[in-house]
Amino acid sequence: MGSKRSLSDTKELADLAAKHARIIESGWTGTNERTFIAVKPDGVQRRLVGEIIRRFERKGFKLVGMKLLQASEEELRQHYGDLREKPFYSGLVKYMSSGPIVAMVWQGLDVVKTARKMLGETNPADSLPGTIRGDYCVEVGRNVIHGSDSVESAQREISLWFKHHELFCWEECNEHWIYA
Ligand SMILES: Nc1ncnc2c1ncn2[C@@H]1O[C@@H]2COP(=O)(O)O[C@H]2[C@H]1O
Repeated sequence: MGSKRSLSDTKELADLAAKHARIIESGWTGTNERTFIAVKPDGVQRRLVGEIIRRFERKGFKLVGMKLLQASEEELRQHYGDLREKPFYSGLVKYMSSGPIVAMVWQGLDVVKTARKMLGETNPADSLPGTIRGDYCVEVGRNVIHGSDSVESAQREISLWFKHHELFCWEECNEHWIYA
């Protein structure tokens, strides 16, 4: 009874599958570009999760994945592999594994570059007011949020922190008010 599908349901499912296949083939470019954002342990402790999500939602980006997790040192060594020679590396791994983080994937046109602007500079002292780091933190070693620095890093980081089935393709009802 409940399992019966009408012809239009079947067509809708086929259209959706074709759309997702096109998006995946396109390599997440254009309005489907994706970036990895993490609210760091200090951001979670300081109750900044809601404010950060609010900023990305209000901007017009789409949340396609999110989870609260406590990262292991091993996962963080993979994530920050290119910084392993830096003097702050072991402190960074300890800080990042010291409490829960909120890992997210946001989608939208030029989201990698725009998210970096919304975050501000790595060092909060160089971040303008109005940016997340400019408004909510003071020291580089406690800079509350991470965002991928390039499309390639975003792809690597998303696949490190998220499994396929944890990411969603969903249709926004107000998309035509965000994109012309
Ligand atoms: N000079 C520094 N001292 C301590 N931590 C740093 C320094 N420079 C960069 N970091 C950290 O290294 C991180 C690398 O990318 P993030 O955007 O996560 O934010 C950065 C900071 O948390």
